[in-house]
Amino acid sequence: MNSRKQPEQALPVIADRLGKKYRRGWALREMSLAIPVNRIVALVGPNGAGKSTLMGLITGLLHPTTGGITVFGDHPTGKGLHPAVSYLAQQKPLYPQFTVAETLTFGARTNPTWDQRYAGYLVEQAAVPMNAKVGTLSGGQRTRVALALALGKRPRLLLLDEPLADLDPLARETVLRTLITEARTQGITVVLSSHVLAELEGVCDHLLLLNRGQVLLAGDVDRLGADRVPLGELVLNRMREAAARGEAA
Ligand SMILES: Nc1ncnc2c1ncn2[C@@H]1O[C@H](COP(=O)(O)OP(=O)(O)OP(=O)(O)O)[C@@H](O)[C@H]1O
Repeated sequence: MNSRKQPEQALPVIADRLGKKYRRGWALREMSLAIPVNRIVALVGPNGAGKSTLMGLITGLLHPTTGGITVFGDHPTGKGLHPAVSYLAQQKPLYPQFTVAETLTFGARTNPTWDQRYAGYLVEQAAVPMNAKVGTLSGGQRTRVALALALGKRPRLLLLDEPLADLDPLARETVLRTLITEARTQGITVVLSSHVLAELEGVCDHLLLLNRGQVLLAGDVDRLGADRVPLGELVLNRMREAAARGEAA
């Protein structure tokens, strides 16, 4: 990230005609969007729509081919995550040989904004033993530890790329409930990518629907009419319209 001083009101993410081309072709094309503060954003779209690519560009792990992107007013440089951003990928890259306590110590060492009490509280709330090795935990417990690591940084923007895919329905619900409570009480903007539209219902208040590397629908769900039509139906209707126009992935 560059060190330019930014105004406090800089939005979590602004993309301006953003494009990303891999060897096989364009993954994102001319994508312009703004993610407002304090929203829980559903990032949805069919396989290959560009969701992970967009996350990669926000984190700085990927570089734009065209256009630009800012995160809280800064251009991601690829030299590490913005200090106000946490990213939790589906694979949850935790060290299996570390205990949970050592994992949190690692979080403290690598994040200047680390809040040990808060991270410890989240682990305790999940009833995960501090002395257990991460490699011996269940999928759901690992997710809770990964979430504590992500939230312990006290981010203002939390990116979650299909974090619940390997959890059973009850664990999903519990993790989602924790996530919403923390996001709402701490004022964190969350971008949550998922293929399970039903689990986003009542959780997300902002929708970002991608298709073939472009934004098909974006906005607060109440303004998009999702207070009358379920979110899943809204998404599917828009996808069907795109398919009828020959634009589906
Ligand atoms: N490292 C890569 N090299 C080449 N092409 C890639 C790479 N990563 C993604 N792509 C391509 O870019 C497009 C967008 O992929 P991306 O993973 O961003 O989509 P997605 O919406 O996250 O998909 P999914 O829902 O299947 O996870 C796809 O056509 C994909 O094949």
